[in-house]
This record gives sequence, structure tokens and C-alpha cells, in this order.
Amino acid sequence: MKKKVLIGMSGGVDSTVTAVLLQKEGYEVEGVYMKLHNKPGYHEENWKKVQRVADYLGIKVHFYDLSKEFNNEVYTYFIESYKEGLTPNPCVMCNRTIKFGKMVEFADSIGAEHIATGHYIQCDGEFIYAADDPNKDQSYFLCEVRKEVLPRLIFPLGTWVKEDVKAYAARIEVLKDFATQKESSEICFVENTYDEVLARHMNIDIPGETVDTEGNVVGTHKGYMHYTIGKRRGFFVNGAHEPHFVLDIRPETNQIIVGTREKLEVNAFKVKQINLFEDLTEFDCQVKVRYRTRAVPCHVKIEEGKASVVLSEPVFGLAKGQAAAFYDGKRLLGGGLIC
Ligand SMILES: Nc1ncnc2c1ncn2[C@@H]1O[C@H](COP(=O)(O)OP(=O)(O)OP(=O)(O)O)[C@@H](O)[C@H]1O
Repeated sequence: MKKKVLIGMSGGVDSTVTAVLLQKEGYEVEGVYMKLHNKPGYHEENWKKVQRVADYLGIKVHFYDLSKEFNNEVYTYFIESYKEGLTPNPCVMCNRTIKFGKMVEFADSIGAEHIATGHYIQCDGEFIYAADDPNKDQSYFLCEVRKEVLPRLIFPLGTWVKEDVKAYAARIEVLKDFATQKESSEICFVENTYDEVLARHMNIDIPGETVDTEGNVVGTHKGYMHYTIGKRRGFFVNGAHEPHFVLDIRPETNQIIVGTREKLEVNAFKVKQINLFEDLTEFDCQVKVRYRTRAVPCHVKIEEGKASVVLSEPVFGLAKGQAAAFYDGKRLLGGGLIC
């Protein structure tokens, strides 16, 4: 009997090509489109595309409304994090709870042993590995995924480059336009900027004090939720000759702490909500502290659910709330949230 795979189909070129490839490989393919939020017009358009692919492949596709779950697990966390002066990573949370959480439960309900997506990642059933194409690699966003689901995951695009994925779609007459459509933005529910999303829920324009590391008031800012650590624009510092960066955010007093670039340097930090694919308590590895950055060698020690990370070279602009992903070369060991 053919093995059944459930594919997360977004209407984008990556998941479309994923579906074509897995059907060619001999899997019995079903697709699911998850409605995650209420961006006007967004779902109607994507669902139509998913149906078009389904017609072409002759497969069954499901429309699954997970907007309530997404709101509870991802969207609220996003809003609350900014309120607390943190920099959230909604994609990391979505991958844990929705894409490789609720979608896996859905796969169970239709008797699908495997779950596939168009993520640029590799997985051997035990570990996740960075994609061959370093520019597209998305493994960082899976550092909080539960270990138990790994044996069921398939990522056919982990060895592909995006241009080849587009070229593949372009060669199929009915899927031609998938190759040229606009690529999705980084956070699916953010249309333009994250402040716009926050402003729908609260007043974020409350001017406050800009303070230096000694506690002196040196200027003004637009409201602490407009800033993330490392940001260097959008606030005022009296008589500053050098560029100043946001070093810390104090929601209680609506203050931002600013300083020159060398003050952004961090050599050690802590990580909570640790999720590891291997039983490790003390180890050397490399850590990525944000998505588009190089992994830095470090030593990690885990005690009472928190990891102490000591870096062998400094990083600049470490934002609390962001994910820290631990790697052994291309192999993802797991990760957690910077605290
Ligand atoms: N709303 C959704 N419903 C079902 N699966 C989804 C949805 N959004 C994303 N996915 C799955 O997660 C994968 C990675 O999502 P991401 O948002 O990074 O999309 P992407 O790289 O633009 O891929 P695509 O070209 O398939 O949209 C997608 O390839 C798809 O398999």
C-alpha cells in the first residue's frame, strides 16, 4: 500500500512543487490549507490556487480553519511580547504549535503517516539539518518543534535552490504562473510593518524618555513598542556625535536605553523554553541568535530548565524573546528563547 502524506499547501510555489514531487515519488498525497488569520482577501485567493493544484494532481485537499488556535498560540503571544518589551518570533511558535502541532493531529485524523511542507530544511527522521541553499535555509524556525514529530516529517526542497523550484513549476503548463507570483512576506499576518499590527490593539504612540547606560535622560522616543534591540533610528539623542542603538527596553517606565555600537556587544546570555532533539546538558556547539545571521561557536550548560550560553566571539544586538537555535554544523540540536 502507498504511504499517505499530508502536505501543508499554502498556494505558494514551494508547497505546490512539494506536492508534485511527492506524488511522483509514489506517495498517496492529500493537502491541507490552514486558515490562520483574517487578512482580508488573503485566504480566498490562496485557497483557489490550492484547489487548482489539487485538480491538476487529482488529490483531495482540506480547508482547515485554525484561526482561533493561531490567535491563541501565535498572535496573542506576538502582541503580548511587544507589550513586555520583547522581540517575539511568531514563526517559531507557529511551527511548534500549528504547522507541526495541529497539522500533525490533522494528519492523524485522516490516517496520514507523513507530514510534508515546502520548507527549505532537511530531516532524516531523527534530526533536522540546514538546507543546502544557505540563503533559503529555514531550519532556525524549527528549533522549538517537538522531537516526537521528526520521524514523520518530509521536506523535499531541502536540497533544492529556489530558482530550480520556480523553473520546475514553470515547465508545467497549468502551474506556470506559480513560478512568477510574488513571494510571501516574512510574517504571514503582517502586511507592512509590525507596528501597524500592534496599533490595532493599543496606543503605541506614547512618547517617553531615552536614557543612557548611566541612567541619564538623553532624549525622547515615540513609544517603547516602536523599538527592538539593535535599532538605530526613530529616537532622539541630544548632542550625539556617534550613532546610537537601542540596548534595552523598559516597558514599566516606557524608557529605551541607548548607547554606541560597542555597548551592544554580548558575550553570554540565557535561554529558556529549551527544546532539544538529543539529551544534552553541557555541550559545545554553534548558536544562531536571529534568522539572518551566522552561527557563532559557544558553550552551553543547561540547569533547571535554562541554558547558559557562553560565546567564543561576541554578537551584537541580542534581542530578548528571539529564538536561539543550537547547531552542530548543519545539524540542528534544538533551541529556546533568549531571556
Ligand atoms: N496557510 C498554510 N496552510 C498550509 N500550509 C502552509 C500554510 N502556510 C505555510 N504552509 C506550509 O509551510 C511551508 C513554509 O511556509 P512559508 O510561509 O515559509 O512559505 P513559503 O516559503 O512562501 O512557501 P510557499 O511557496 O509554499 O508558500 C509552505 O511551503 C507550506 O508547506
